[in-house]
Amino acid sequence: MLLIKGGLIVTAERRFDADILCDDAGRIARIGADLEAPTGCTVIDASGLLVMPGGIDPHTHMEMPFMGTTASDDFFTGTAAGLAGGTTSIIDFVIPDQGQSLFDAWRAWRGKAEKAASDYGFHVAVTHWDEQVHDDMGRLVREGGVNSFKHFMAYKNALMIDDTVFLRSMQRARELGALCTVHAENGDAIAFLQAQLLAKGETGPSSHPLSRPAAIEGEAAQRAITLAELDDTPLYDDTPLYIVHVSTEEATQAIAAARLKGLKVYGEVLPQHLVFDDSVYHDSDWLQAARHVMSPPFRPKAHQKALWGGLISGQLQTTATDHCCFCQDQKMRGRDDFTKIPNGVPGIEERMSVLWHHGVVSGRLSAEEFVAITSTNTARIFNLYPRKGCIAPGADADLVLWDPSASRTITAGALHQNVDYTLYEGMTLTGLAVKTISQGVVVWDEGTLRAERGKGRYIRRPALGRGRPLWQKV
Ligand SMILES: NC(=O)NCCC(=O)O
Ligand SMILES: [Zn+2]
Ligand SMILES: [Zn+2]
Repeated sequence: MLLIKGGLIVTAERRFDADILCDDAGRIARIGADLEAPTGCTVIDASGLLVMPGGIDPHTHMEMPFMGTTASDDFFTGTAAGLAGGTTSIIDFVIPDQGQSLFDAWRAWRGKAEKAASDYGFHVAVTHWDEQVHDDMGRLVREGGVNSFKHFMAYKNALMIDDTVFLRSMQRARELGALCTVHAENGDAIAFLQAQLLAKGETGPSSHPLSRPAAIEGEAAQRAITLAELDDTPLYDDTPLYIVHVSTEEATQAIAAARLKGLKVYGEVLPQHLVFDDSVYHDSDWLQAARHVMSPPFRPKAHQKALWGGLISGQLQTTATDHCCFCQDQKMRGRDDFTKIPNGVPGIEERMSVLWHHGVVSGRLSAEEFVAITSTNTARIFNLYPRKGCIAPGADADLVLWDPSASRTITAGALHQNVDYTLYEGMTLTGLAVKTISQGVVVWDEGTLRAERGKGRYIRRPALGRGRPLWQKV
């Protein structure tokens, strides 16, 4: 048992002084003033600290095979790094091989993730359409604890689907009470622009953002919303669409406009898009520029204002990292052709601090809003709440003890991610995880990581209740 005494509890709704008793099953047993420590119970003094729900990162790619290589953080190293940064759960992506059944791919990913140190779940990507996909989606929802499917409108000749496949998948997902998530960029337009840039000899990383302009994301986000709207009956429809890694003003506005019409469209923001702009691609050091190659790319600064506005207003609800690590030798695969630089950047360990510093310390967000966008909103959207994202008796004892005013300067050597750089090198951030508690156990303790291989559990996420009026939902 674990008793956390004297902290200030912060949830998405309120803050209050209370102690928290965690039981041996890894759940919160009691919350109250001056709780007595049962015999044999470990007591933690949290005075001066905030006690918040552990972060949930709904967008990671651990050991993902991609662009001819495999992301360098595996399910153990990546989730352990997350714990060091205050993140206690992830939702990763199952990406089936060409022609592979979704259910077989999910089983294979379950195997890879057995080494995870923190709890995890899966979105499953739909990358083609046939009867087997239709049936597997049903099986995954009914038997597999999957309630979200991923769609790529980009990565032509690899993961990209056309609108017909997207519509079929949306229709099926709605029958099943599952949520459609989407990477919204126009893959045809990107392939066209990439070919033109290469033909002109523009082979360096600075061509990456030129091949993926903001309008291409805006168009795809609006198209995804339009497709979702074709079959929309808002009263009965829990969750039509979740747009991952929104990086532009155009996509933010499309989401806000859809929400004003009553559509349940959600948007996710990555901290790196809030902090860095497209000047990163003009670094005279090729590797430094290549390290920032991810999709969607970093944008001209003006877009950051729109993303912050989206989070502040609630039009964008969640933050994730899209944690997808590639080391120097992997990035070098694109030395002579920017389209071959593996797309992806690290960030699971830094996310909470970056958002506290740039969101809360800067005065943009309250501590409660921080909890909402790092944990609670994700738990609600993906049907993990109130097990996760919540501080209440019965909830999982996944907590972070947060020092709101401690500062440190980020450097890759001090982080735990299995990658040779951090985007935030040299950035001084205020706000850090002093202790992280996962399943009622202290796994990150003032600089000491006690992550345990295989301790993470697969978290089943029930269907979202499509077909029942909202007021009948339990
Ligand atoms: N984001 C990125 O560049 N790599 C991971 C795959 C994806 O999410 O698009
Ligand atoms: Zn993506
Ligand atoms: Zn991703």
